[in-house]
Amino acid sequence: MEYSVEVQNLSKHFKDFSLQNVSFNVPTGTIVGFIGENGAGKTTTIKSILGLLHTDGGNIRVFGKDPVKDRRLIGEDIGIVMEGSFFSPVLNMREIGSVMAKLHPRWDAALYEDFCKRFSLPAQKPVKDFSRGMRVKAAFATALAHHPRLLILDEATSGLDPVVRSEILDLFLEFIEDENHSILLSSHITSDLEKVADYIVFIHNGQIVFQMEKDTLLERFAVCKCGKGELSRFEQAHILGHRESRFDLEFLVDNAPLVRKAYPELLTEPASIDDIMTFFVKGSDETV
Ligand SMILES: Nc1ncnc2c1ncn2[C@@H]1O[C@H](COP(=O)(O)OP(=O)(O)OP(=O)(O)O)[C@@H](O)[C@H]1O
Repeated sequence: MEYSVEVQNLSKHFKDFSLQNVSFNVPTGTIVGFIGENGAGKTTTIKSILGLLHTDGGNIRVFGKDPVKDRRLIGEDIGIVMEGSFFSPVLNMREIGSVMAKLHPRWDAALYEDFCKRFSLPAQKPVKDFSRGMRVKAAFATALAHHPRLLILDEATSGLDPVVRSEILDLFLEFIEDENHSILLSSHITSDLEKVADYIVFIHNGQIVFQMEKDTLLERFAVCKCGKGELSRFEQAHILGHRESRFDLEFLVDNAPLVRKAYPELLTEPASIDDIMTFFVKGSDETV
């Protein structure tokens, strides 16, 4: 398997936070969803991949190259959309196009214009007067018009209405039709990841919990329901967390097929990515 991004044992220490031995990869031709609670370390990891941070250990390769030493070269192959606009807000789309044409050797003015038309972005209005959705679309038009092979998106779709999000998700699926393309996408909107991601990487408190194919993840994890006080009846090895609801108790298991076989009477539901994150992050109720 080829990888667009390889992260091995990345560490980065801030005063109150550390990334510890973060390892995962982005297989070429896939969309990798990067999830984790606020402050888990997603942006720090992404900035390290982009060569924007000094790291304290580990090895990062983007298309086999070192993102610090080969930043310019790699930059030509990456389209980046981070939360918040990176444009000078006084510029309009036409002016941004002129600036980008000078910066990127592979800038495709016709493609840029196509995206501006497709997203109904006015050519002459300064970006500062765009709505949030228009700014995100402008960021995507700019990120895609130099023919990147890899998109790195940090919370790019947050704050967008479902209609605009759906347009952006369609754009991801179009982009990934080329098997040489890949996307690394951090998002709190896990329902979007359930729609488009091939793999999920889960970071919690600066450490990777897992990298797993999304379909495997949704098959393996399940939320089970039992009466209060009944939890001890079940094999504890696969229980990753529990919480009390109003009338019963819910617990997350990491081997749903085995649990269903062992306890056919047990009520189980497929776990969403949100369920998996919440149980991991919150752990278990102390009271049970
Ligand atoms: N330059 C910095 N100096 C000190 N601490 C920092 C710096 N940048 C990030 N941190 C800390 O690192 C931790 C991880 O931050 P990071 O932005 O990577 O999280 P995140 O997973 O992207 O969070 P969110 O989902 O809220 O965007 C936080 O505790 C943050 O305060």
